[in-house]
Amino acid sequence: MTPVPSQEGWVTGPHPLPSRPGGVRAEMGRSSKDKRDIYYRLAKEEGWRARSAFKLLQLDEEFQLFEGVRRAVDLCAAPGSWSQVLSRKLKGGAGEGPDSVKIVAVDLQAMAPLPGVVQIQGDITKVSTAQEIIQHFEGQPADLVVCDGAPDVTGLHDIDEYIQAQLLLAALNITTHVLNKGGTFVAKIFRGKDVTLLYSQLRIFFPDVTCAKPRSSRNSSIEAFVVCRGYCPPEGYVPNMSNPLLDHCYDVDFNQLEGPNRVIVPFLACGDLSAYDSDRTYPLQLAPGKEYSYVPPTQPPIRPPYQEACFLKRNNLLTKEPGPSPLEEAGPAPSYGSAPEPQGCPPEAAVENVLASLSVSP
Ligand SMILES: C[S@@+](CC[C@H](N)C(=O)[O-])C[C@H]1O[C@@H](n2cnc3c(N)ncnc32)[C@H](O)[C@@H]1O
Repeated sequence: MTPVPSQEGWVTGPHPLPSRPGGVRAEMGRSSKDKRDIYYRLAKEEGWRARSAFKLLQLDEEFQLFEGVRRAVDLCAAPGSWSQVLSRKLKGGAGEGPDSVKIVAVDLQAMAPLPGVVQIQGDITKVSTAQEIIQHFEGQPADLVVCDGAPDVTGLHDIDEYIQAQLLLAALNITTHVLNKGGTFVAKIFRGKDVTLLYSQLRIFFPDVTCAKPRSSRNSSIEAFVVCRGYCPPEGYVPNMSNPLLDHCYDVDFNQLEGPNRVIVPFLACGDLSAYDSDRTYPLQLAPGKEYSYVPPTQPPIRPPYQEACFLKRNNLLTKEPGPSPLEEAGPAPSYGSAPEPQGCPPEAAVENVLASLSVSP
């Protein structure tokens, strides 16, 4: 059974459902999400920044990912729950563990600081990001690279699967720059119709590839995780970022391919079967006579990608109606920077001005 970290320390056994202090008015909308998503609720109660922490914990339970790891990289890390897992597992949580253990987290977005985790705000498709990671490891390669990266899903499945596959290949590419021979790479994958093509590309670099579905990952989602062990690049392979997304033209012996190459890899449903089922609704556990007390998220996003949309919506700029620029009515956007004077702008230009001003740090 996985030891489950709590804010106070480590506890073992099944995930506890802590009793809550009473007296706080139940907030219906919020508590209904807590009821529907047990891992979301547990994440807040145990101090994780996101429910995905449980996915990495359950993968580790199955594959002992952290054994002997001194240098770990968390790609696409924000808001940071996987980095929290790495920090707690490798460094004991307070960032005070052995100095020899180093963790680097990378994301496009800013992330609140975490003890014992060096943060890079950067793009995993850039060679400069790979160089920065290696710099933090003082020239040494990493033992473990994890990537829970995901693009913003559009709801159009083919597009979402394609973009996710490209992000996985970008993660694989940067991993080939920073991972030690024999090291492990774990990454989110969408099990779409072309997934076998991805497996074949992973098998070029790793002899041991398994697709795993942790219990905390909803069955209703096509998300799973590839666990790739024993990093062993083909002879003569020189990492480079000129094609950060790699291309589909090599087989497992690094020969140029004519047609598509597909392999089947083992699939493993992992996580203790007694663990909570992420597709089920669990009742809120309330002490007799007590009302549910809502726990706020552990770490709200610093600069969420939807910030711009919220601003536009608040100022009625999302719909373009004929007549005067809605920006004129909304006024300038002082809290986001100084938008250029919008007078006389057509709505499109006004929106562009606002967006331009939004790219300036507040
Ligand atoms: C699902 S979230 C990761 C959650 C994280 N593992 C956690 O446990 O808190 C996906 C992240 O991927 C990041 N991302 C997407 N494309 C990226 C890229 N090219 N470079 C760096 N980060 C990227 C997004 O900014 C987003 O924060």
